[in-house]
Amino acid sequence: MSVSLTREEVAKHNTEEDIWTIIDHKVYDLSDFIDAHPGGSVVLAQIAGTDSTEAFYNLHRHEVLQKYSSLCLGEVEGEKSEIADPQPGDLSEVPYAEPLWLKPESASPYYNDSHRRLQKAMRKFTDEHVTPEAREKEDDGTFISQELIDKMAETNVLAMRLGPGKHLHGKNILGGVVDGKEFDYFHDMIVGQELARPAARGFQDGNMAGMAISLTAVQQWLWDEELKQKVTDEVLSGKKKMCLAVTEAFAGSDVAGIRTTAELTEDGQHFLVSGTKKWITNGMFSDYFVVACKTAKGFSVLLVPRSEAVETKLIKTSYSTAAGTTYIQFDKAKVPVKNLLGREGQGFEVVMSNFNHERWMMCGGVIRWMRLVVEECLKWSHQRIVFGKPLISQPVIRQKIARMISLAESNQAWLEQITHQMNNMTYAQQSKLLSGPIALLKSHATRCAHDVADDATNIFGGRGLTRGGMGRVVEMFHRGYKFDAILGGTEEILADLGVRQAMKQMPKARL
Ligand code: HEM
Repeated sequence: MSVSLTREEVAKHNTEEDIWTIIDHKVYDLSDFIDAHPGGSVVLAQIAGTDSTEAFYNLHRHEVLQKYSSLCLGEVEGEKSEIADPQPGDLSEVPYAEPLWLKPESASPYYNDSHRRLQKAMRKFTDEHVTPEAREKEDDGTFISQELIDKMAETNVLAMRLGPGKHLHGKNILGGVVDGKEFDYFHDMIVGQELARPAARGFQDGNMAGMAISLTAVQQWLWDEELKQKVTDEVLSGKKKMCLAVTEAFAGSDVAGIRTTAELTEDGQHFLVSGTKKWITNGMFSDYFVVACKTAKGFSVLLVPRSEAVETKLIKTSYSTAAGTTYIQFDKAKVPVKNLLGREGQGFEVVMSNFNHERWMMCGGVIRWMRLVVEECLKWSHQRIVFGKPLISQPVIRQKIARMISLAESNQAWLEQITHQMNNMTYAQQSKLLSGPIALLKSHATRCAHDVADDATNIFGGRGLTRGGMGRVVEMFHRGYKFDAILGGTEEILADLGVRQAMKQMPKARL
């Protein structure tokens, strides 16, 4: 931006037909924009020729200026812009907006340089490629584009979603920022937390969450190596999509109550799967379904390919249909016996051990959201003027923000502690020892999210109830955190699971 203009020159453009204004020491010509302005023409005519910085930031997010940068004529002579202008990949400078380990002055026992490199690359990738599509799809409710899936496949962002493992060995991850063999659960956490930042909760699940929670089960439990490799290659290359189909209209968290059946054919070569599934994330566009069902030997899990015997219908929930939440009917879907995950009758173990990574991932997401909301509240309460003063000058607002910060920080600390345990345990040890702590963390994190959403909405007032604009993130969080509280096991079920796991380990201790 080379043009330099004086405040006197700006002041001359002060009629309805000729509107210039100054925002953050930059000059904008709004003359041709006036009819397109969502806030109407009158308000713009009122500020023609003046500095409207305060009025602007009282009503708009900074990103509005980034989007309409073409309206900017130049800078005010001798003045410099003061408002932070974040670029793709940047860390936020707002206190508590980033986890402590990302602050240059803070030390952490958990993270090394490869974590830092991955965070940087993931932030840039997300800002540039995921966020724009996430916002668009969240609003129009359509599903993720093949173009974005391909980009995530090429860079191995898709593969990272499964967590550490052989599927990452030898892979070029985001241009080589981390060696697949070094990839651990902190890398995994970073990927998940960065992908939550676009603040589009429906799209966040629409962005291959189904794959992230089902291909993990295939990795661990599908015995047929050839089939496992084929499915893994198809899905991680983005050619095929998959989802986890456990819950039913008949049974939610009560997994044992499911009614979908799988009957062996007379020749013993196939199962015929019949029944329904409900609230299945990504089901609409999935080619494979990891299905919990009942066989003659009990609760079992099968990998069911899409066929004419599989019917999928979109369910509208309170977040965007971009998540592809689905009602599924299987009508004698024919599945080879080699598609069994684990042994027949071992389904409970398959589902329960697979839940650990899913729940832990959800904790990472919702905790990152809390932090985003803290950032929104800190920014808003500094820029919003009420009773002639910034909102932050009200002690009651500072009390709310103090609590929100504490909840975000304490949850992140617990998450990191559990993640460290995961790094030092086998899959089997995690299943045995961490299902309780992970369940308790998820239950606790979403209870805290409830408090954060509640306080943030009160801070934002009407804007906290309005989609888009200033309250965009807070409104979405208030509407969206419940998905974390329900999906993958409700708060109550998980709290109970956590205590029951502890009961199993109780010694014969007496007071
Ligand atoms: C570069 C200059 C401006 C641009 C590009 C712009 C753009 C927008 C946009 C996109 C919205 C929709 C809400 C949102 O997405 O945030 C909006 C709303 C609005 N704008 Fe502007 N605007 C500008 C300047 C101003 C100024 C200087 C004023 C008044 C002093 C103003 C008053 C309003 C009002 C009252 C609304 C409705 C806010 C609400 O519903 O809460 N705008 N503007």
